[in-house]
Amino acid sequence: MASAFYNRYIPPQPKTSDPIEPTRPAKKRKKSRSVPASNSQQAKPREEPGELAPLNGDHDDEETPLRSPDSEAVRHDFKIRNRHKTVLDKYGKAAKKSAELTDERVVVAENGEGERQEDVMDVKLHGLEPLPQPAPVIEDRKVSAFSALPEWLQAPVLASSADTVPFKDLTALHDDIVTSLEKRGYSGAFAIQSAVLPLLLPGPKQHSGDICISAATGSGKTLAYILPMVQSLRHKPVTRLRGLIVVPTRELVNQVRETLELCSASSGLKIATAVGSKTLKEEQTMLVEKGQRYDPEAYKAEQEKGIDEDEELMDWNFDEKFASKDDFELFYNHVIEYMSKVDILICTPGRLVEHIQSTTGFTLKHVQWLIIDEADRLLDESFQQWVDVVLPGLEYMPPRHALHETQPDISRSSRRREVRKIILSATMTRDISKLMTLHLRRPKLVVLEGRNQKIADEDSGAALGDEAGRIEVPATLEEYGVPIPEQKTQDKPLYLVQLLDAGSDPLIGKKDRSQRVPSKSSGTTQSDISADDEDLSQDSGSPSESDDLSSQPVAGSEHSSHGALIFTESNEQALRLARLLVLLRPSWQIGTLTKSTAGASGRKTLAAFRKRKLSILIASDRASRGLDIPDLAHVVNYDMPKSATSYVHRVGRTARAGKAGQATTLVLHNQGKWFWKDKSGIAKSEILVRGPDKRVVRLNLAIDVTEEERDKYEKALQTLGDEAKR
Ligand SMILES: Nc1ncnc2c1ncn2[C@@H]1O[C@H](COP(=O)(O)OP(=O)(O)OP(=O)(O)O)[C@@H](O)[C@H]1O
Repeated sequence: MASAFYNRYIPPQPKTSDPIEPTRPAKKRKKSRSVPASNSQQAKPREEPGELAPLNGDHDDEETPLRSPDSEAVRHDFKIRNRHKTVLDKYGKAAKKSAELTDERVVVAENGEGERQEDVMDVKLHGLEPLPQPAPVIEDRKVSAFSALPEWLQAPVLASSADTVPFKDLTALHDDIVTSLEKRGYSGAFAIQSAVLPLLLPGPKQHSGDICISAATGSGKTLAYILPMVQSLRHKPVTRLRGLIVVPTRELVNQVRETLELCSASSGLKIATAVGSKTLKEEQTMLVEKGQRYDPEAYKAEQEKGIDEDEELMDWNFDEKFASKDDFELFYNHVIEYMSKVDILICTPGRLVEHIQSTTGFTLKHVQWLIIDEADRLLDESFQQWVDVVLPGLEYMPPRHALHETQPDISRSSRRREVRKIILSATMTRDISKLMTLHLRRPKLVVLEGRNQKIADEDSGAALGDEAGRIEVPATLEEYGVPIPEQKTQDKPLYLVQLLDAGSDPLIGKKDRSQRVPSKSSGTTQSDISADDEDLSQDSGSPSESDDLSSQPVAGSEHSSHGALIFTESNEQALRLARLLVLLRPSWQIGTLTKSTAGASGRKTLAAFRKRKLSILIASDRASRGLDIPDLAHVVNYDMPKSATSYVHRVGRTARAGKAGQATTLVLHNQGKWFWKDKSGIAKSEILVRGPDKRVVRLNLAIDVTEEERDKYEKALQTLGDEAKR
């Protein structure tokens, strides 16, 4: 296409003084060659290739006068020039006609109809009219990075952090639900709940499409979907799988179940979980039961069909089919019918796929609510395939009703199934290609405009909707970074021990420091240098100000908050660190939460930590999303999180629901630049939004261990090494 376009002859563009004037030839053609209007076409001599053009040349190129053809060379030269001239003449005429047609009305007014006719007849275009040109590209137009997004993502519904509604004012919520919430001490809906509930509950503001929710960690997203789902599914006469909640980890499945049970008391709803902690068979019997239905027609059809041997051999559930025939007596004129034993299933995506593929009778065809929590994680490339298995199950169409049979003009869309999808995360993806995989229907995005967000936007003058893609750090969170000098890298565990030895005190923050009692043992200081003033070459830990600590333990502090959740980069690292801490501080109550402890023991560990029987929980990133540990005092990033997003999820385990919390990150020398300075890092992040009075505070720890301590440390490392070899 392009080469064809460029191979065409593009006539030279005559200059015009005014750029908005239509193109005109440089000079007007002489009238000497004018012929009567009636026969102008015939009178004009035809020019064939190679034919000599007339020599009386009425050319208008005055700068190149023509010579008479007195020699062969001159004749040839003349011929060539003359041919060019003819072409140019034609172009001139075409351009003139173009100009005159544009000014047609003016010409008519000035010269009368006759003259206009003559000019029109005289002009033969020969395809030399100016080619259409592409529209000029306007450069330097500032386009918002989000302008390529669909309208619903560009202009989200903003939930203001100040707007909260008492639950009892949400009249669409059943009294039983409100009572359960009040018993739990929840009187008013949080901001995100106040914004989302009217969109999902019956009422004038109800939105008849899908909802994506982006709100900070600990802002109460769970109730925002559980309450409307329970309200809509309560007291259904027949049990069917109508609600499906998908979350990334087992721990989250159990946590969501607890909240769901709280809200569904006396609703008659049956709730189940599928996470792989039980065998598939156990879960299958828990989810589906086999029954029979009186259906003579279907029975007859079954009998006529008989058993297709090939089909049976190809059937994955071959054994089960035969087994079921053995222990199940089917009555005459009855057919087998599988029935769901649960109304709402909470599951991980992997286990859900297993049930779809191998549990006879497990079906999604009655599902009305699909919840995807931690959606950005679940739509990750590594996780995503489950969507391709689940969505087709949701697109099942109910069989045509008799009405449709008799009135075939009732369209397919009028009986379309409406599954409401709710997609949530504290770090919601704006990746439209990922969201598209969910086949969202009339989606709306609700964004919690946090306290930090509002202030940041006012400062920067950001346009509405530009906040999309930025992530709010909880407003009540205090953040710290502890630099570890290069020569002290080996002592990283000792930094952690020192932090924990000091209890919650060093992490409390400036306002409480004045109240602390000086103690001789501590070498902890909190630098007053903000991240902005940071000099990275000086992370040697020399204290700028001496500040002592009381030596209260992490657990059982005078504050209502409790415990430290420590994140490592891997399961192995978590287990090793836990072992090392036990060797160094045998009296500490330490638990681990990793992939290998994800089952019943993980559940017990988490429960013990919540009940304050453990003061330290060491975990891999599997604990970073969604886990709600009420009143958790500290999060410690022993190993650096991989991204700002991962940081937000980890530190978001504390400072939840408007409560105070602290997060401390150990920063190795080679991580300092990213952590303190990089725009994709933490302290100076362009993505993370903090209030104006908030910054990551540099906390210098001077590791000053006695000979005895050092010895103990070396021995503990040795033991760890020996144990690893076994
Ligand atoms: N209306 C409310 N009143 C009082 N407490 C509430 C209310 N709603 C939620 N909470 C409490 O707030 C805490 C955080 O709620 P939730 O776990 O739903 O947060 P989240 O937004 O899902 O966080 P994350 O993004 O980390 O998963 C929980 O302890 C929950 O019990």
